Amino acid sequence: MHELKDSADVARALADHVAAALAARVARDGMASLAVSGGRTPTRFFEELSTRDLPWDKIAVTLVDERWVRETSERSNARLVRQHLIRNKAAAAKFVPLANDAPSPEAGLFAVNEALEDLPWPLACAVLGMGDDGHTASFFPGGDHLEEAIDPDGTLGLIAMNAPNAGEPRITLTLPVLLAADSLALHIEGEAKRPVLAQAMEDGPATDMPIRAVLRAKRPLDIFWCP
Ligand SMILES: O=C(O)[C@H](O)[C@@H](O)[C@H](O)[C@H](O)COP(=O)(O)O
Repeated sequence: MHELKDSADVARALADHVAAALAARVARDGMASLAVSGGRTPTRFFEELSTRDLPWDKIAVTLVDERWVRETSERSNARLVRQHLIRNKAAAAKFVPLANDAPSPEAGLFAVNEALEDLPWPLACAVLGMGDDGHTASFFPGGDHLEEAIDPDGTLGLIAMNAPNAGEPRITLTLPVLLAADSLALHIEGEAKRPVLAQAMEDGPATDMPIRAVLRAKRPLDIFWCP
């Protein structure tokens, strides 16, 4: 658990952490991939990371999950990443979005899977967020494919998700793909999320608070938090 003073400090510490994971993997394999979350929290971290000195031309960036909307929508995570991360030095990175023009994530899944095939797997780093309901990625309570998505032994890498509180249909990397990353981080900000995390650390079904599937996995997780 990395407890920082404020959002700017979290952005710097998390950018250091992610940059180290990417640099180590490029040094080993000549290329690396990063999956980031959308939502409100990551903007500052994206901007900080975009200025880091990394071999960005050898780095592919994708999303942990996406809302099935056009990139012109304010709700598009791809739009957020292009605006705040794929710029400055990171403009040289290859960005692979998780959505396309298909009418639904179910219809678009095959093409997204194909686009993801070229990435260097496993991920060098995945950065997760967490919602007030205990969701992470698009692992939403009540999601129609939640159990498959959070099965650590599942064989799918990418899955469509429809859930009552998700806003719109979603597409998401699955738990085994996230857990296979060299480095896994959880980025949460604000007092309101502290009790949510505490509750998630208690006993109870992972389907009620899907972040539990990540917290209970037998692998290191770096949590970055500020009030
Ligand atoms: O597309 C999304 O909604 C995200 O990837 C999602 O999993 C997010 O990380 C959490 O909902 C936290 O969102 P906030 O940062 O907005 O609180």
